[in-house]
Amino acid sequence: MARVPPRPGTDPLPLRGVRASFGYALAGLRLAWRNQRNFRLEVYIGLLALGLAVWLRVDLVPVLLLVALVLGLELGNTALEAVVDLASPNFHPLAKAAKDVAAAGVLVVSVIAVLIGLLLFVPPLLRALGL
Ligand SMILES: Nc1ncnc2c1ncn2[C@@H]1O[C@H](COP(=O)(O)OP(=O)(O)OP(=O)(O)O)[C@@H](O)[C@H]1O
Repeated sequence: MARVPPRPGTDPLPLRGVRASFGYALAGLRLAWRNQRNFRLEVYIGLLALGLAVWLRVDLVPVLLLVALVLGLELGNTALEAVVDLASPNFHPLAKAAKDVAAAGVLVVSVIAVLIGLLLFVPPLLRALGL
């Protein structure tokens, strides 16, 4: 018999529903951390950028926004890959288009994040190194 998926959003006790929703979101984070090398790499790079920002006294707001943008998009990309694999386990040009375009989204945001990172970090880094 098919299992009915949980629907915490419809729980008659709202707090219990919200707690359950957080639990599922954390399960998603654990899954992405375990299975997605790119996600782990982006988390490490984000932590490095935050450490550098604290050291160089760079405004934390744009750094946090960029880290959130890249990680959020990577998680969305991972979710989309799972849905595509579910809907189209065999080769299909539309499955390819969906995955390639989602990956392009992560790439575009990542490249722009690196460029903004250079603008933010290079001047104070040069000053800190006395150059
Ligand atoms: N069902 C499919 N039909 C057609 N092409 C596919 C299909 N699944 C994957 N591909 C092609 O293979 C590429 C890699 O897909 P895959 O699901 O392995 O992502 P990935 O490279 O592992 O991404 P990530 O590293 O983010 O998990 C896709 O971008 C797409 O071009």
